[in-house]
Amino acid sequence: MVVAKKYVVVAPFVGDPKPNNFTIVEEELRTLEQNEFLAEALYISVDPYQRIKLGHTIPYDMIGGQIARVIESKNPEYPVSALVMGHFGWRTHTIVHEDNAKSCGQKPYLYRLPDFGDLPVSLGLGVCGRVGNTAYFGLTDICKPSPGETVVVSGAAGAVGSHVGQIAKILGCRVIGFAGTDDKCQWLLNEVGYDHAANYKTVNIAEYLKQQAPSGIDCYFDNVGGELSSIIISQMNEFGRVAVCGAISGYNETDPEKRKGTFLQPYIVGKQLKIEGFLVNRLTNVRGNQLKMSIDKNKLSTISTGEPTYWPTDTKKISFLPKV
Ligand SMILES: NC(=O)C1=CN([C@@H]2O[C@H](COP(=O)(O)OP(=O)(O)OC[C@H]3O[C@@H](n4cnc5c(N)ncnc54)[C@H](OP(=O)(O)O)[C@@H]3O)[C@@H](O)[C@H]2O)C=CC1
Ligand SMILES: CCCCCC(=O)/C=C/[C@H]1[C@H](O)CC(=O)[C@@H]1CCCCCCC(=O)O
Repeated sequence: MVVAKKYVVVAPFVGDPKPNNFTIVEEELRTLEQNEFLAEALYISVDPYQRIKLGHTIPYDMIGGQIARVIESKNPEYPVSALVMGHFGWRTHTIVHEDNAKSCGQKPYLYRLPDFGDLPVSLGLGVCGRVGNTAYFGLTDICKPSPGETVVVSGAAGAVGSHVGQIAKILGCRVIGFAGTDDKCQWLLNEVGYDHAANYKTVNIAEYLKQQAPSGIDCYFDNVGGELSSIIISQMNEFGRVAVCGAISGYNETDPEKRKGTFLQPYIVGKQLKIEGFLVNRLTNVRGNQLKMSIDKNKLSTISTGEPTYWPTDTKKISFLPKV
């Protein structure tokens, strides 16, 4: 009999998530029924949305995507040793039935990974998974940047932002990123390929943008929201485009006063800006063929020729997850 270990959320999050929000529980798994398979986690994704999507009554099983290997199967579509991406949560072993997998409420619920060749399968959670698709579809479908335009990215050194910057450079744009430490900014400049990068905690953001984007900003990929975004949006060019991807500056904020923002409508109207929020699943659903291509061919072939680059984080042990 297989005993799974899983994370259960046992205390509500206040501010940053902490190890004592979780406990690890062992669960004895039953035998497989027809059309089921048993998946063993190889990589588990730790993402900002997991913090805000959790509206359940405590205790509940922690949510999240994972790359897993099929270790036992009664479903010919998922034979032993197949690799899958599934939203099974933070747990080591999962009995999966295609229909039950949908109850996680997150799309795509479950799919088999293509052959990644020599590349690490963890990329199925990164550049060849939701992270890469969020960056790619958010930038190209909503910002629609043209060569020579100036693109600003907040949360630039994060998983999504570091890919947005690379894709914008591939598209011929000038790219400016904001990150929260000087080291991250150096990394953006020296390794990721950003043209300019600044520490939003120490720089005068408005002045910095006037210097580095003297002709104004055409596109803004917004990962963070809040005051940083308001300053960036107030310096956009006529017909500028903003892809609102996330609002991480507010996810851990419990004081509603601190979530109040600048009055931006005059800039939006005067400059005739387009500001559009998106969830990656909508864009990948609309462009389903491209999603498949990006997993099967485009992203992988692009990576194997050297760009975009990826920086996988492998924490090895499930006990590290809350610290990530
Ligand atoms: N719309 C969609 O479908 C999707 C949206 N997202 C969103 O994309 C965003 C980035 O996700 P992802 O790259 O995976 O996250 P990561 O965890 O990789 O990076 C997040 C970074 O955000 C920065 N950050 C945290 N707090 C603040 C703050 N107060 N102000 C400015 N920056 C802050 C931190 O970097 P630093 O040290 O630089 O501050 C942090 O490292 C999130 O908002 C997420 O919710 C992600 C996937 C899908
Ligand atoms: C302000 C919310 C921004 C959420 C951005 C984000 O990280 C989205 C992530 C999606 C991920 O691709 C798969 C999902 O299921 C996530 C959607 C989460 C939606 C949270 C909605 C919160 C709510 O119900 O209020």
